[in-house]
Amino acid sequence: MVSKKRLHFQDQSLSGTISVPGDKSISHRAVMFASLAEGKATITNFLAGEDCLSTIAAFQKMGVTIERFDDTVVVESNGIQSLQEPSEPIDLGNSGTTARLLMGILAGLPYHFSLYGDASLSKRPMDRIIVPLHQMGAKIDGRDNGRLLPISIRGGQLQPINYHPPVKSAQVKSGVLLAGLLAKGSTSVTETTKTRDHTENMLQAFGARLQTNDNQVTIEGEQSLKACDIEVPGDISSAAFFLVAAAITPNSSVTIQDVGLNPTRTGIVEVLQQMKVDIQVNHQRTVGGEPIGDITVNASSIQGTTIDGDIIPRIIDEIPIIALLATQAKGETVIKDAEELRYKETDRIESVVNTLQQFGAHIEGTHDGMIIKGESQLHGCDVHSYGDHRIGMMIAIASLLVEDEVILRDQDCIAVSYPQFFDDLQKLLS
Ligand SMILES: O=C(O)C1=C[C@@H](OP(=O)(O)O)[C@@H](O)[C@H](O)C1
Ligand SMILES: C=C(OP(=O)(O)O)C(=O)O
Repeated sequence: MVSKKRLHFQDQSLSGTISVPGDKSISHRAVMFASLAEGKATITNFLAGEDCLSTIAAFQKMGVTIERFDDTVVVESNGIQSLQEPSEPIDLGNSGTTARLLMGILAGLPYHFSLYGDASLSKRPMDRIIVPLHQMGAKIDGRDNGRLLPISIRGGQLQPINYHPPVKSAQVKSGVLLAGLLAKGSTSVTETTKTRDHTENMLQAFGARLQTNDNQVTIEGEQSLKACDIEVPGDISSAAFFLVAAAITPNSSVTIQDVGLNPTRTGIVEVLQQMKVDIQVNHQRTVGGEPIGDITVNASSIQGTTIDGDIIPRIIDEIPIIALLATQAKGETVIKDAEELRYKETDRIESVVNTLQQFGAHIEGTHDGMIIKGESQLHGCDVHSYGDHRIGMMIAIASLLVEDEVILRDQDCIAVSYPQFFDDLQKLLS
């Protein structure tokens, strides 16, 4: 049965300081790279969300010893060559990141793998990673002419490529670089717009030789990785929900501590500044090779804006909550160049627009984004997350602005990236 939550906040404001769970992108990569490395790696502040648990389960099926104690994960491996052929299909759950990065690794291993995911992941395009892997010589096939899960891989020796991805995707870049790590020779990926660079940073921490030059990354093949410990920073994509909540809820002031501030991820801070939100970033420092800091947002008078171009990959997961922010801004907000939203857990142009319209917002979808006219008084409604964690959390934050009750159906999916979301929201309510 689909879960259901009644949300009724009645003029409550938000105040206080919290830490959000570990970064999802970094948690996935830490488990993957530690599984490919020789030795024992301890990962702290790991995100125990369902997506990252799918990554752990995949490597356990290949014989890697992985133990988890709350948000600490210990991975022990004898390196890439010690991975074994799994005796069962690998379940990727809801996780696009697990799917695209793992395919890059499996394509270079001399075994057979079959991969499947949930209903949402089974609709998401996998050709974006299969096309370059085919060019490297991988044998991969799947449903719908090899475009969709379930997919089967007959891995083997790969040849290097120089790849120019047609989509702006860190998952594609990372999948090709990981295949490149197993190939003979050097592989490069050249992007038109730089996407999140956690793969490049963390592979170097695991001892890999890799060169980066503007938007091009080159990796040497047939390298071995050495285990290292990873401390995962707080996830700025999770923090974004509370940053926006504080900006739109009268009399609020919220600080999120120890948030990852990698420049390929901080587009949300720039958008909040552009929309005249009262925001400060303090106590900036570096932990485990990634910049972190504390972000404070106070309730603000918000201005509409235009969001387009190179910033889009740096805010791609934050666009649902930015759309809600725009409903409370003076004037119009236009979001463009974001067609990639159509290929997420849901078509996030459609799901954001439909949901916010049910709250009474003035929002319309376009082929590559949305147009939002503020400032709207939102009202109660009975809405569905569509099984998309970011839509579920956007609905919960929108409910803070509603006098009457909101019914959120299928809120369980929030555990994909933020299992303790409602506990943290409760801590901030006064
Ligand atoms: O590499 C990653 O960890 C991710 C990249 C992004 O996806 P795309 O590469 O499809 O843009 C993002 O939406 C996803 O949540 C995580
Ligand atoms: C798109 C997302 O994740 P993934 O692609 O890993 O499913 C997300 O977390 O918003």
